[in-house]
This record gives sequence, structure tokens and C-alpha cells, in this order.
Amino acid sequence: MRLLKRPRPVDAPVSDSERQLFGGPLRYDAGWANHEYAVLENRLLTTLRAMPTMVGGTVRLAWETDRRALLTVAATEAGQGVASAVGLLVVNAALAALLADGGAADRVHRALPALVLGALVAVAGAVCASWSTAAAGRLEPKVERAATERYLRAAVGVELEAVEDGEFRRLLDSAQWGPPSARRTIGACVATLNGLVSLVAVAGVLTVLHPVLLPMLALIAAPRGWGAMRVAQRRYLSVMSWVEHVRAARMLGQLLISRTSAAEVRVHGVGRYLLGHYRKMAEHAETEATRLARDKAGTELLAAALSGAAALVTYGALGALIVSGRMELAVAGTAVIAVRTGSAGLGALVATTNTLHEESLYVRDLERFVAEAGRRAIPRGGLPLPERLGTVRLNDVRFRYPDRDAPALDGVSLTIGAGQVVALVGENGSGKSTLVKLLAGLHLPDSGSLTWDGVEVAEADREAVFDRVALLTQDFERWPVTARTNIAMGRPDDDGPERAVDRAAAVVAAARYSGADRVVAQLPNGYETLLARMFRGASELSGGQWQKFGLARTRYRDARVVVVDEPTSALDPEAEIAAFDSIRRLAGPQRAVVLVTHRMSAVRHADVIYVLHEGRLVEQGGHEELVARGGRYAAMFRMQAEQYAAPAPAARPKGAAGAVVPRQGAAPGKGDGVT
Ligand SMILES: Nc1ncnc2c1ncn2[C@@H]1O[C@H](COP(=O)(O)OP(=O)(O)OP(=O)(O)O)[C@@H](O)[C@H]1O
Repeated sequence: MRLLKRPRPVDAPVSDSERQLFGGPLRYDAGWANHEYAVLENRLLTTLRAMPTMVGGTVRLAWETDRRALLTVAATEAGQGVASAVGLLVVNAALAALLADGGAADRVHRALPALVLGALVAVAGAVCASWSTAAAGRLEPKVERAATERYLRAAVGVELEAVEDGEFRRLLDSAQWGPPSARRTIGACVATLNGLVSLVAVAGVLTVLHPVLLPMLALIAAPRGWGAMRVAQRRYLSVMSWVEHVRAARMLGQLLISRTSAAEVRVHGVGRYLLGHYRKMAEHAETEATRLARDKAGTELLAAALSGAAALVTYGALGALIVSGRMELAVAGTAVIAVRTGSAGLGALVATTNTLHEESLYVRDLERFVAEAGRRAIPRGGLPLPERLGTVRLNDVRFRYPDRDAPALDGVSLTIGAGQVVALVGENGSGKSTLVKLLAGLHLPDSGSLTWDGVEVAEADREAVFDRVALLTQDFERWPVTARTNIAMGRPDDDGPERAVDRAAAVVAAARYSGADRVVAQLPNGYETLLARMFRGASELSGGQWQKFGLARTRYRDARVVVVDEPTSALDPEAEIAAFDSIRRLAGPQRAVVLVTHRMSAVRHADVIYVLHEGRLVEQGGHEELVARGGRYAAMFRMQAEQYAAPAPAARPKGAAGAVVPRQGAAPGKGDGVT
């Protein structure tokens, strides 16, 4: 029974590629999988008992999206069941008439009404079947759409912290199979219902014919049922435990064909490298597929052998009943047909129940995800914020990312007032972007307080906080939509037809503000040009041109607090000066600007400069004041200023002709050619 050993996909060996590229196995950890085993290793009956709950969610969705179609499916499936029961009784009547005493013509004549009824019943069954197919076909896409909407709504509603949490992302990943499974669940439900109704009909007929026939039918089908369930459970476990591995291999494939990586893929030879790893990872996954196939083959063989033995016993019993005179020939004939129909029906029922079970496991993941997303959702409602902006205040704020030991922000207190341009500076990793995320309401402080006009952000209506912030980060989104919509995405809710004219004017004004209007002038269809290379006829922009669009979007958003994080890294010097100038001009009586940048020249005009170091606020003040203080800010400013100062003419080494390129790692003054 080696083939039927309990599988442990999580114990599979780790491939070199996983180690080299991802630092270890990309399998979900055994703790979770073992918990699943605890549920899945339960007996068949437990699974069957859990089925109504598992399927219930999908049926509820179907009820909500199109109850008429759902009721039609149920009614027509029941109709088919009745038709098949009547059909069997008609067969019995026809056989009884045909096997009775008398002449052949007489017997056929007596069987005729039953045969005509049989034909009518068959037609009714076929009409029901096609009606059911049409209704189910209408229902399925609606259910998938409703499930997808549930999934996406739950996903966009969670806190940023959840999005960055690996465990939550795992749930997010596995739940994506829920919506297509919900669609297939409808089909499987229909087939299961069909099988169940026909089976009840056959069972009823068999019980009427002889009480021993029913248990025999069950005996034939039980092993196949067990086998199918076992195969489904193992496949599900395997899929779940390999989901990250599959995603990583898919990601390698995407990197190979992506446009952004195309240059490095070619010039650095990354293509060959990743292709090799893709192959190794795919081969590794194939070993799991082989193991599953072997396990499936073993299970099915055993189930078929047991089922065959049960069939042998059944037909033997039928023979004994006929020989002993306890069953008439006509009844035995109908019984054979009924047992054959019944066991074929049971086989199909087992297969569809199995599909239903497997699909509902994925739907259950979706349910689990939606529940978890609900727990981690951004709270709705809360205290309102005043319409006019006064001050945003941080007092002794501390924040630590869940997977880090050291806090990203520690004891930070600062104020941002309306009309101010506030600059955040500090070395890489000092906490600037984290501070920005807290300001925007994307993260909440672990301790200390962050208030918007006196309202604690944790208690405020978060929608209102978001509404007051415009965010332009370094990796702002380059939406694959038209130039116009790319700018209007700054406030996409503002989309009513009555606002169309104002909106068009606002888009043009925002583009003029950032210099994006000059980019638009060169586009083949102006504002209607699609900015996504992946579509035919679309245009692509340079990094700097995109930044102008990002700036225009921020302007269009027209928010109370404008946060710009390294907004000009790709701009040419002239455009950069203009951009910083425009950004500074955004500040007004009702608007504050928070500028995060390493360009010290852009910072000097800020009203207040906050200097962060290892998550702590170490200096604050105006440019002149901070330079005079001679601290960290002054050092950073001096360092950048020196870059632009004319270098002192270096003494040319004796005997060196022309420019000398020092050897890498050589100490100054010990360049090549020095004697
Ligand atoms: N999502 C995250 N999860 C865990 N740690 C994070 C996350 N984002 C940032 N950090 C860590 O928090 C600290 C502060 O990072 P942050 O991005 O705020 O710095 P920064 O000052 O904006 O840096 P840079 O100038 O490089 O943009 C760093 O140690 C960083 O590694």
C-alpha cells in the first residue's frame, strides 16, 4: 500500500533554483497544511456532511444574482428525475407485458401503451435537460462575476499592512481561484442534483422491485466514491502547498517577456539565466505532478477492484433469487437495467460530487479570505474632519513594521500647517516614506498621536483622511489608459456627466501646470492617446515625461495635503527646477505641501525642514538656521554643494601622459603610471 501513503507535499526537497533565487522553499509551511490534513483526512461522511455548508455560499450568491434562473434549474432537474423514475417503471411494465404468456403480436400489443408513455417521458426529460442547461448557462457567469466582485472589493478594502503581510498575501493568492470555482460549482451542483434526483428515482424503483437491490447498488458505488474524494483532497492539498512555487515560476516567465526587463534580459544575459531556472523549477513541480498521478492511479485501481467485486456479488445474488423462484424474470430484467443505470448514475454522481467537493474547497478559500479581509479592513465611518485644513500634528509617534525589530519611526513629533511647504530629509531608510504613509492614513501609529485638526487619525473617518491627501510617490502608477484619464485618475470618483466640461478644463489646467501639455502636444491623438505599449496603436512615454503626468495628476487631485516623494528624479535640470517651483507654489491658505527629496537645493526654500535619522527626528528648522547649526543637515547640504564646486586641480603625476584612470581599489595617489 505504498501508493496510498499519506502524502507530504510540504516535505518535498527544495530545488537549487528556489534556494538561489528565493532563498529557500516556496511551499507554504507545514503548520497550515497539517491543519488542512486534520480537516481533510476525515472520513467520507464528514466531507459529505460539510458539503451543504461549503456549497451554501455559492447557492446564496446564485440566489442573489438570478433567483429565477436558480429556481428554473432546480425545477427542471427535479423534472428529469421524475422522468427517469417513470421511465424505469414503464420499462418494467413493458417487460412484464412482453414476457407474459400469449402470442407475440398480442404481447407487443399489450406493451404498446407503456412504450408510447416511455417515449413521451423521454421527450419530457430531454426538454427539462435543455431548459436546465440554458438556465445554468445564464447563472454561471453571473455567479463568477459576483464572486470576483466580492474578492476584489474585499482586497481593495484592507489596510496597507495586510497587503504587505506574507500570510495575508497567501490567502489573497489562493482565494483568486474562488470565483472561477464558484462558477464551476454551479455546473457541478446541477450535475449533482441531477444525479441525486435520478438516483432517488432508481432507488425508489429498486425498493419497489426487491428490497435487497438497494444495498447492493450502494455497495457497488461506495468504493468509487471513496476513491474520488481521496484523489480530490490530495490534489487540493498539493495545489495549495505549491501555490507560491507555481506563482514564482509564472513570475519568472513574466519577467522573461516583460518589456521593462527586456533590456537587462538581453544585455546582461538574464534571459538564459532565468530560463534555466524556470526549467529547473518547472521540472521540480513535475515531480509533484508525477507523485500525484501515481497516487491517483493507485487509489482508482483499488476503488475499481472493490466496486467490481461488489458488482459480481450483486449479479450473483440476482441469479440466486431467480433460480430460487423468489424473483420473476421481468423484475430481474428491470433490476439489471436499474442496477446498471443506477451504478452508472452513482458513478457520475460520485464524480460530480467529487468535483463539487473540490471546487467548494476553493470557494471556501474565497470565503476565508473575505472573512479575514473583513477583519483587516479599513474601518468605515469615524469622526468627520473639518472642511478647512488647520494643522496635522504628530506627537511622539512610534511605528514598527510587523516583520522588523527596530521601529521605522521612533518618538517623532512635528507639525504641518496649512500654507506651509514642509521638507523631509534624511539618509536612505531613515523613515521618510514611512512618515508619509502615516500622514496619508495608510498606516496607524503604534503609539503616540497623529491628529488632523485635533481629530486622532485612528478615530477619524479614514475616507475623509484619504480624500484630503494627494500622493505622488517615486513609483507612482503609470495607468495603462489614455493621457486624459491618466491625469483624471487623481480624482476618479469625480466622474458624473454633468462635470464633464469642468473636468476636461481641469485636466488641461493640470497638464499645463506640470508641463505635461507639451508632452500631450506630441502625442498622435493628444489627450485621447492610449499610454500603454501593450495595446496596439498606443504610445509610451519617457520616465521624465511620465513624471510630468504624475505631477499633473497630483495637481488635478486638488487635495489639502500634497505629498511628493522624489518627484523629479527623472526630470532634466530645467524641468526639475520648474517642477520644484510649481510644487512649492501649490502651497496656499488651504493647502500644505510635504516634500520628500534628496535634492538639497530643492529643500532650501521650504518653510520647515525636518531631518530624520534612523527613525528619529534629529533636527528641524529653516535652511539658514540648519546650515548655521552645522549638524547633520549642514553636512548633507555641504556634501551635495561640493559636488558642484569646481574641483581643485589635481597635481598631475610625474611621467603620466594624458588622463590617468586609477586601478580599482588603488589608494589615491597610487594610480597607474606613478613612479
Ligand atoms: N513595507 C515595509 N516592511 C518592512 N520594513 C519596511 C517597509 N518599508 C520600509 N521598511 C523599513 O523601514 C525603514 C524606513 O524605511 P523608509 O522607506 O521609510 O525610509 P526612507 O527614509 O523613505 O528611505 P529612502 O530614502 O531610501 O526612500 C527602513 O529600515 C526600511 O527597510
